[in-house]
Amino acid sequence: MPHNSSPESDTLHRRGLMFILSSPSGAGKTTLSRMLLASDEEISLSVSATTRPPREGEIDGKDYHFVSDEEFDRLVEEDGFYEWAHVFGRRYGTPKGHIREGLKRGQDYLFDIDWQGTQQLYQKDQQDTVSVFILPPSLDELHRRLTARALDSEEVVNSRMERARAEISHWAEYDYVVINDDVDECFTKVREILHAERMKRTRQTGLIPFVRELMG
Ligand SMILES: Nc1nc2c(ncn2[C@@H]2O[C@H](COP(=O)(O)OP(=O)(O)O)[C@@H](O)[C@H]2O)c(=O)[nH]1
Ligand SMILES: Nc1ncnc2c1ncn2[C@@H]1O[C@H](COP(=O)(O)OP(=O)(O)O)[C@@H](O)[C@H]1O
Repeated sequence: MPHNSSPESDTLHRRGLMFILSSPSGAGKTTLSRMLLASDEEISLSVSATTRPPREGEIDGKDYHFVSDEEFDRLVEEDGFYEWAHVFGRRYGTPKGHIREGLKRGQDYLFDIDWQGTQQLYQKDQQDTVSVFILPPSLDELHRRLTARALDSEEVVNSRMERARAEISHWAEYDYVVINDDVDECFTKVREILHAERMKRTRQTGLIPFVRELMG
């Protein structure tokens, strides 16, 4: 919800932020994203478009916009993406939508995107992005989780494990890194990062009139 801009209110107007969660497949991005979206009304999910087929339980328009290659090509040609990338042999992209207008209103957006998308968003809007990399406690645990999730074939699980090291190699490009061992502890840390970033002076645009009034 946009913030009340009156200085008397306890929530001054602020600029929204693009909160990015990346990790190797299986490390817990989706789980943490869902926990964040369920507990925080100021952030909404940036729903990506993808050419990969939906997994069991995934809802078109909620988890992803599941599109054909032709539709994805059209969006690229129309410059309809904020960013897009080839990931695991499929394509994924962030539709531009109304993100820029939302940021001005103080709306936060959650991005579950890979290192390629993160680089693109950072190059375009560095001041509005906050990036968090989630690491698994071990590769054995990562494999266990991918297998236990039981949403991908063994072939897909193996291909994602092969890519895990390549994904993890981008960890130092992120603002924050959190190891997802206990999911609740990890979630607490991710939420603390989000709360702190909301308090950054440069985002609290309502401070200027507030301090001016304070100073009299
Ligand atoms: N660049 C980019 N990557 C995305 C986007 N949406 C999802 N991804 C990434 O694509 C990869 C595969 O996502 P997915 O197929 O849902 O598998 P998961 O990682 O096991 O949840 C993950 O690294 C996601 O972060 C997007 O819009 N842009
Ligand atoms: N800290 C954790 N401990 C054990 N299992 C976890 C933890 N975090 C996530 N999981 C489980 O691991 C699997 C992969 O998590 P998911 O959120 O789908 O990962 P990603 O979106 O990064 O691919 C899911 O079955 C999820 O319930």
